[in-house]
Amino acid sequence: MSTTESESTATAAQVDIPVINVSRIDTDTADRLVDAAARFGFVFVELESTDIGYNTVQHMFELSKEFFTSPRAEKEKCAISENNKGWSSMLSETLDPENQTRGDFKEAFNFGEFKDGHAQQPLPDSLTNDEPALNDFFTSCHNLCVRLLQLFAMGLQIDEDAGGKDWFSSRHDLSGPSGSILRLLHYPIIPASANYIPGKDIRAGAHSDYGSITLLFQRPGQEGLEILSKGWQPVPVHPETVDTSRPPPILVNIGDLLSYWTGGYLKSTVHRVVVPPSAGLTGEDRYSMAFFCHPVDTALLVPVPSTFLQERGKKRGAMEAEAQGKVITAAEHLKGRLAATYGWKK
Ligand SMILES: O=C(O)CCC(=O)C(=O)O
Ligand SMILES: [Fe+2]
Repeated sequence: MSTTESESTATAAQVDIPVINVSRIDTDTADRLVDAAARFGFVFVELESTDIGYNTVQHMFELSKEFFTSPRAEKEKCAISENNKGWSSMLSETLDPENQTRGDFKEAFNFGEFKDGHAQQPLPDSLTNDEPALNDFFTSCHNLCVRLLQLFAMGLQIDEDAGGKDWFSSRHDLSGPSGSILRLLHYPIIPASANYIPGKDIRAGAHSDYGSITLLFQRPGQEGLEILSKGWQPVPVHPETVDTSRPPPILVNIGDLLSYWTGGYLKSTVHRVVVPPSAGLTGEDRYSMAFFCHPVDTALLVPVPSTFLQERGKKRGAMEAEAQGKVITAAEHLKGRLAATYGWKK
């Protein structure tokens, strides 16, 4: 993707991303989710309509802060490698290499799947005692994604004979390794010595996510996310219809893989994180958490068995690949995307 000069100024208007209660798995909820995903690629999900408690979210943000304030030498012991797990330092990741001269002004920590309650990667010293909480949160995020994938399958009217509402979720069943990642993110206040140039430097460069769906947890008062929808549009932490006395809803977005799978019908929308103009460079740090849900590595990205989609999706992505005899797996899809971001060999 590319970002032109004219796109770099956010307009005041905010996109009207719907806020959905997902406590019921029914066709009305499913249709509303699919409609939002096809129009914006983004949808808010009321936290109170999920099994994830606000106390749990708050606790996770506390753990995140503990990790990011720990000594650099401890973080370095868990530096990220080609398995996409561990700590990535300030400026080390460049999400929009065509348009950035410096890396993202953020640091992050990626957790891959847990097995029998245990991380399959070195945990930093600051978090070794918190393995059960991290494992529980990973599982809760995965379970919510399964619920959302069931709703998407219903809304796309996947053939009952082929698996109906379980067609996507059965391919995300944790039966084998997957690209799923829980990511803690920290965007510090930018010191004057960094010579940060707004419009040139950025907290997270323009990108789309790689997997099926992403859950994003944001903190009250820590804005900065923008989506590309007729220019850059700021996305609030609390949309207008959610009172600020309530927990921020979870922001859910479609990733490249699910967009590819649905022939582009569900949109993988480009987004980025800026220092919000209202905050100035001296504003608050931003903390966020993302759960990137992926199918199991071996899932074949064959066309989705849905007449609804065949009538609406474009003949590209999985549909085009099958016509050309080039069906790929979820792992192959992810490999190409990661190589581009980190400059790893393809
Ligand atoms: O921190 C955020 O709000 C967004 C992060 C993001 O888009 C990503 O890590 O893919
Ligand atoms: Fe993202």
